[in-house]
Amino acid sequence: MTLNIKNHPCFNDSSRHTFGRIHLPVAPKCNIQCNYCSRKFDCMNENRPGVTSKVLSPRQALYYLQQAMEISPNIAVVGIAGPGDPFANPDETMETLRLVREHYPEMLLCVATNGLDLMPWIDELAELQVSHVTITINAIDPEVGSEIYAWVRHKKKMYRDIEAAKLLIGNQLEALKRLKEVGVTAKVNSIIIPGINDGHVIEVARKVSELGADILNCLPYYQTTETLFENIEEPSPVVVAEIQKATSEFLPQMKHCARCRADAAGIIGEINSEEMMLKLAEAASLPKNPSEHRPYIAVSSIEGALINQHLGEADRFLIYGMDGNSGICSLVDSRPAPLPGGGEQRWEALARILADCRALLVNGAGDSPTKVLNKQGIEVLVMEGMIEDAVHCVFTGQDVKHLMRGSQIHACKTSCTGTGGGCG
Ligand SMILES: C[S@@+](CC[C@H](N)C(=O)[O-])C[C@H]1O[C@@H](n2cnc3c(N)ncnc32)[C@H](O)[C@@H]1O
Ligand code: SF4
Ligand code: SF4
Repeated sequence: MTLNIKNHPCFNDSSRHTFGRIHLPVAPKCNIQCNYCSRKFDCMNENRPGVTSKVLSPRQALYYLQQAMEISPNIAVVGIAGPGDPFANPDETMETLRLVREHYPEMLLCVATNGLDLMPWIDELAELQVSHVTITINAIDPEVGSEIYAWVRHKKKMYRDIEAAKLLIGNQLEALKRLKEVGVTAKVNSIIIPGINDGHVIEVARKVSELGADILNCLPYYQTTETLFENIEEPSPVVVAEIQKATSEFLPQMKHCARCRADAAGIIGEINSEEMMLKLAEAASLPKNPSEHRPYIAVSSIEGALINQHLGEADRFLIYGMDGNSGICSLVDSRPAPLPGGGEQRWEALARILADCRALLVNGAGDSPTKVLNKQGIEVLVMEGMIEDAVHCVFTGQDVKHLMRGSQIHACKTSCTGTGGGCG
């Protein structure tokens, strides 16, 4: 299959009014913290990178794409750009790319990453004919990088300061080189942050052009509240134009980037239509695999009002359903738990008992039952609070951060996605 890479609206100015793009928000966690980025969840009104109104599972994302293609048949590119980092969520990212490639052989595929954990996936990205990869490289000097990145988490270890920046920059440059060896179009995003790296972006351009980058996108930093850089003013258009002119000595420039949301859909620069946002919300409210019939949510509770019981202590589970018309959630059943003992078999038996449930809300759960239940398509969410609120939020695909147990609120400051998967 030959892909028509000229149809990519971000890479070809002449395509951007004709062809659309869609970002599938399947990657909530991040493996680094940039001092300018806030990944808020469920925010409909902000138009900036890192924001999404919902997070989808790969199969929900495919469902959403199918709906979106009916609304905007001109979508030529499927991208994954967060709200966190695609390769801090590699399973979700790769499964989504595989599903899209399988169902839409002619679709252009694109990912945007900080590059920290990109390298191990490059060969498979090339096999899947992912034609465009963007790496955000804001510095090539670790001194400058250490001003931009609060922390980097790699192979379960936390890094800070120069050490963190060194590791990140090293991985970014290696991955960029490899992308070019396997023939993937490589774009580099450099965020212009006044007083931090505005004098340094030219060095980034020089270095990445040596390594074969195809195009540079010098983006003005977007002033964002609740970030370390919230008091830094955005660069003026004159400064941005000067930097673009200077760096064009080394690389062609992308100048029309709209700093899109992680769930952007349609023509670049146009806000998402209400119809599209409704489809996104609908996809998020479906079971993780929308083709499965899972109309219920199970809850572990001592008295039936609060989520206050550990999974292993429950002798019965309360089963809730939602009325599709009124949106009212109610108790429909109570099912006995399998008897304690028996190791994994106990949890496999529970998965069979809850086979029509999309999620199980508990006050605590071990790794082993969580794994077994997840594998059988039942999401285990460790929460506290009123059952009715929680069940309604999960059924309607809303953010459940406020209900997650304290231990699950993340040091990385990411809004929890409700996947219960923990931080990158
Ligand atoms: C939200 S990120 C997701 C992809 C990936 N994590 C990354 O950083 O490349 C997409 C792009 O938005 C940029 N971005 C995030 N917050 C920004 C801000 N406040 N101003 C400008 N660009 C921002 C990132 O640097 C990145 O280039
Ligand atoms: S890597 Fe991307 S998602 Fe992660 S903090 Fe930086 S800009 Fe945000
Ligand atoms: S953020 Fe920039 S590169 Fe990404 S889809 Fe929007 S316009 Fe294209």
